[in-house]
Amino acid sequence: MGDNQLFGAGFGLFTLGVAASVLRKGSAVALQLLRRRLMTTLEIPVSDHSYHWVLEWIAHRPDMSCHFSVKTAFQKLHSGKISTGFAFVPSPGSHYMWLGKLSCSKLSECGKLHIPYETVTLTTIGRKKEVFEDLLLQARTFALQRQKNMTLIFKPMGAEWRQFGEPQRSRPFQSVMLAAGQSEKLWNDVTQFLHSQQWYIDRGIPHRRGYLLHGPPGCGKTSFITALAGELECSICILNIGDWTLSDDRLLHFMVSAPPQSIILLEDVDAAFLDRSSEVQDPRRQGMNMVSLSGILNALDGVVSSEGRIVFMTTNYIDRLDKALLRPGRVDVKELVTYADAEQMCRAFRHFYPTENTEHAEVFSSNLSKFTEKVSMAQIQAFFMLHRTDPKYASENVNEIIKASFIF
Ligand SMILES: Nc1ncnc2c1ncn2[C@@H]1O[C@H](COP(=O)(O)OP(=O)(O)OP(=O)(O)O)[C@@H](O)[C@H]1O
Repeated sequence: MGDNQLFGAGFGLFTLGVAASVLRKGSAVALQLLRRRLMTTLEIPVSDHSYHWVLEWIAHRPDMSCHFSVKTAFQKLHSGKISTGFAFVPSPGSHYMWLGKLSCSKLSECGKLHIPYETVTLTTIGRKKEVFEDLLLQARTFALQRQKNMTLIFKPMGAEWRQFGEPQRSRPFQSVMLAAGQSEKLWNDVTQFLHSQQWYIDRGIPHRRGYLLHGPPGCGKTSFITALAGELECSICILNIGDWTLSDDRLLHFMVSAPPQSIILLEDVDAAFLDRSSEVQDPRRQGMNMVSLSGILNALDGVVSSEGRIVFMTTNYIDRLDKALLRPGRVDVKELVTYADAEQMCRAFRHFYPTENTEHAEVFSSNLSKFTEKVSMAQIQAFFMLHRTDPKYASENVNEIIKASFIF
């Protein structure tokens, strides 16, 4: 009798357990079915442009949830002071927040390459995709307004272009002083290219243009490209050809997948023409797939390249480059960006000391031009920074530029 009761109780508990488990699984399946039938989901991967727009837009909504990550941003004010700002973005992890009819979850996970891969998933009740379209448009408008006068820098990370650091205040075009007429010549060429898409199509020519800026270090190659990007409201996608992790395949992939409205900058392009025999001795470089000449030529010729592609290449050693790279179609415009001439020195002085008498600028330029040693604009800039409050001293003691040999 006692045994029967024990058995009955045990059986009852077992049945309850099974029933609870069936119920749990059933409700999970039912919930999933309901979700599929009644809800629409949009997944935005980190590789997509709208990813950052959406996060920024959500973070600025008053009705967002209270689970944030902080992004500290530094900004240089006109006075030279650094101001710090904190931006809040929805934190990684599986959490939810409500935006009217929408919920949003942000997940972060590491792939095989240990590079964080994030997605934002937006879910809405109903089956109307328009809700997402509307949200994406709002997020885009919001982000573009905030990015006005800012230049975005992208660098390769894993298999994608990722935004590098905070958007930078666009460098004023006039603040880069190349030889007389050089900036204007490059500007006219780039803008004419951008406005002549139909011309290229009509003639069956791929709508792309390559520029090579060559010359000694510190003379303004990178600064000019940065200022140009700001003026054109483009972002800059930087690829360092000397990067050990950049293989031919990766270079091609990055060239064809650069974000729209961006300038591709191939830095130190001569690195693809190094004598590899010495590198093989270096144990750190063994097994690394560095970019080869054919790799770089293929990437520039890429059949699938985005329309209106602008590639800027820089090098300090043009003589190391192969003729095959320099042919039109790969490099259409070559410009030597070299040491400062007298007119540039004068312009630089007036730019740094705008309220100063132009006489001092001329004294500075004529004193500096007397030296046989050539100086770069980077050296001049460093000298001005040292004597920012004493332009007269700067104009009369130019020999200190040579003596101190400011090297950038
Ligand atoms: N022509 C110029 N006009 C204004 N500033 C300049 C100029 N050239 C150089 N500078 C200043 O010097 C610094 C270095 O310049 P930049 O990086 O553009 O030189 P670069 O020619 O690209 O050098 P590298 O070949 O080493 O990459 C920057 O801070 C920039 O402001």
